[in-house]
Amino acid sequence: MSAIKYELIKEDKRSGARVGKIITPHGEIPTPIFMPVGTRATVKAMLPESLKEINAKIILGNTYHLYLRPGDDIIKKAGGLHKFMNWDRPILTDSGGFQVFSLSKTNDITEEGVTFRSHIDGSRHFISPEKSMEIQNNLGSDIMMAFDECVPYGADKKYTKDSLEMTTRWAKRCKEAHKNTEHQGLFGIVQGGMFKDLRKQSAEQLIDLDFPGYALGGLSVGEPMDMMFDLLDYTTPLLPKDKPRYLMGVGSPDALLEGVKSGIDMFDCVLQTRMARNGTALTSAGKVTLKNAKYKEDFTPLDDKCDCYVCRNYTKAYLRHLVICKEILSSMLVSYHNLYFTLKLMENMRNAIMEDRFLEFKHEFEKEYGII
Ligand SMILES: Nc1nc2cc3nc(NCCc4ccc(C(=O)O)cc4)[nH]c3cc2c(=O)[nH]1
Ligand SMILES: [Zn+2]
Repeated sequence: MSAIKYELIKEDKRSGARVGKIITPHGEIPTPIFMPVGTRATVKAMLPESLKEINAKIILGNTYHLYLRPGDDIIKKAGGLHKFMNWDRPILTDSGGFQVFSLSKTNDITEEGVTFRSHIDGSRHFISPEKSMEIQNNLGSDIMMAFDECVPYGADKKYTKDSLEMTTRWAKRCKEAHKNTEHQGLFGIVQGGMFKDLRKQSAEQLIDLDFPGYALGGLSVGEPMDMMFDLLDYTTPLLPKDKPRYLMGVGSPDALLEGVKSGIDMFDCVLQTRMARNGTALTSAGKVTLKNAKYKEDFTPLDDKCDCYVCRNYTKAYLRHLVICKEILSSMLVSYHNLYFTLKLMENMRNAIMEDRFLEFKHEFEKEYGII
């Protein structure tokens, strides 16, 4: 019996968009949903209470980072990641594959697993599918991700095919090594690079292994946006309708709208909080770069269409002042708004789908945001 269940509630008649709900041991998640990223057991500059205030339903943690620091053994001793970080709602943990390739200095990939040097102190480590499962079991996340190879953008077809076939073999090993199946669900990750026939092969092989949910990996890795959207449109409908679909590492408002239109249910991205720390806000009228001198005496809210705590209590002039002075509060307030804005966009998309006006909502948002 799986720890994760998905209920399809409503499908849009004119696109792949859909509303559903994911039931997990730590609570229910309305979909489509955006997951704030809490890489090292914290969503940067956000209190758990603030995350609840903005209605965050599920957050991400990272196997690679938590294995290196503080160590999954310590988090297990603390009673698991929920207890350690004081977050009692669902947590999804990425499996470490992507981070090993994108963060560590050197890595050697074999059928057995990946040997790499820590980006922190250069120490040597080895992660296999089994090791990734052990770490995620120790963390106690509600949704675990299979250990995969995220193929770099531009990899040739032979490499991509060999890699996706290894990722399938690794997924099988993950499923066999996964303990605690009644409390933690395990999602497979579709690879196949920029090749539609390989995406189909990867999806079919993983569907045969029967996971409670599926992610699209190997995207948002530097490919042109329209290439990602084209691959999304092709691959998403290949996945089972009765299981959640998760697009990893995505994304910006325009990508979220396209992903939902293709039938994606779950998203995560560090963009919202990373931009906030650089003083850039997402608003209904597009991006606002607060350092710009034009905001020096602008005593209007960040976004006059936003009803969040930040937009109700502070002005662009004040936020610009905090950013210029590199005050810690600037990261807190702009992160709060950027995450609220993104979670509100997902809620507005869910409502639009329920009322059969998703495509109209998408068009209106894109016009106001300046995408079209
Ligand atoms: N296990 C696994 N995890 C993944 C995580 C990903 N994350 C991305 N993209 C993130 C792109 C990204 C990176 C940084 C910023 C920023 O700093 O703003 C924004 C987006 N693509 C990804 C692909 C995979 C994948 O195949 N397998
Ligand atoms: Zn706001």
